[in-house]
Amino acid sequence: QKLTFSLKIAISSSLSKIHLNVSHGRLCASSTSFSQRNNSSSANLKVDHDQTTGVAVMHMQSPPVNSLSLDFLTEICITLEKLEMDKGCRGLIITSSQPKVFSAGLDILEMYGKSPERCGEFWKAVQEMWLKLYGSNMVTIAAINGSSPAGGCLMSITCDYRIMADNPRYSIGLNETMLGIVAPFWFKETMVNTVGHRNTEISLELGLLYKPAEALNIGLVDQLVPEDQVLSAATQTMTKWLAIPEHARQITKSMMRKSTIEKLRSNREADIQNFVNFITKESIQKSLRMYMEMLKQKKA
Ligand SMILES: CC/C=C\C/C=C\C/C=C\CCC/C=C/C(=O)SCCNC(=O)CCNC(=O)[C@H](O)C(C)(C)COP(=O)(O)OP(=O)(O)OC[C@H]1O[C@@H](n2cnc3c(N)ncnc32)[C@H](O)[C@@H]1OP(=O)(O)O
Repeated sequence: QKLTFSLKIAISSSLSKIHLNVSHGRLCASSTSFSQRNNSSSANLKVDHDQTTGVAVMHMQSPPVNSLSLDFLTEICITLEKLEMDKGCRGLIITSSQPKVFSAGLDILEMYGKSPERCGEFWKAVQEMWLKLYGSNMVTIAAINGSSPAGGCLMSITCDYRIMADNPRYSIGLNETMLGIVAPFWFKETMVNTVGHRNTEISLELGLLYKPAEALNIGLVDQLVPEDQVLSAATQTMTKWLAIPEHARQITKSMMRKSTIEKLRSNREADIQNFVNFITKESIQKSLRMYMEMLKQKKA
């Protein structure tokens, strides 16, 4: 049965004991237990939930590069909602199972050659993921074990803390302008809230991707560790954060992020319309096509 994205999200709250599998815009449910086991997986996500520590690790495993398609975003949103509602889950670590890449950002193919309706549905899912992560009551840590451009960087900076693999082959940043597109205001504000106004201005105008040491230098990531220690460092940091009185931490987080969240929440439809009008322009479609060709050439 085909379900719209918003309906999927609306019903997800009542699916806490249902195994979810989202494929090509379809939500399939089978009655295996989610909450009784420590581990769960859907098509492109594996969640290890340690009930004793209250920490879940969400492994993104959407080949080849964890690009955020509508289906993948929907899976992420449903998982986030389930974890958020689970009182036994107080902390979330997000990491990648794909080699060399945390996430390649939004799936460019979702923005190229698609109908305005489909683009709108896609953008609503991007908004939903950001709202869920940026507004989460859980402690959220990005364990960045590979490159993390654009939407991958956005995902990282919505978390409370970022630990990146100290590997100069990896990079992170909001490089949208390099694709001929523009980071919307809530991407920009999340970045300002992380690295300040001046760093954001330079970073966004030039579409910069930072090597780990540079990212640490401007505060885009909080810690660098050897590649094989990213997850263990995230787990150690999580222990420290979870020792803080929870209510006080949550209220403080909400106070810091509220105005940015409210700005999007109260303007969602206009923001979707803005995206659709922008992305479907012929000139923007041409830029995306050229960027995709450049990616292919780089490979050849
Ligand atoms: C007035 C206007 C005001 C406001 C604006 C209004 C609205 C806003 C409008 C738009 C906002 C849009 C915001 C967009 C955000 C984004 O996230 S866009 C995506 C940006 N991502 C990138 O630039 C990353 C591109 N990818 C890479 O750099 C590399 O792939 C990698 C470093 C991630 C990994 O490198 P490798 O390991 O070497 O892998 P390959 O490059 O060989 O890639 C493998 C395979 O995957 C395909 N691919 C890579 N990235 C993407 C992607 N993001 N989407 C879809 N597909 C991707 C790549 O082409 C390869 O495909 P094949 O060749 O194997 O078919």
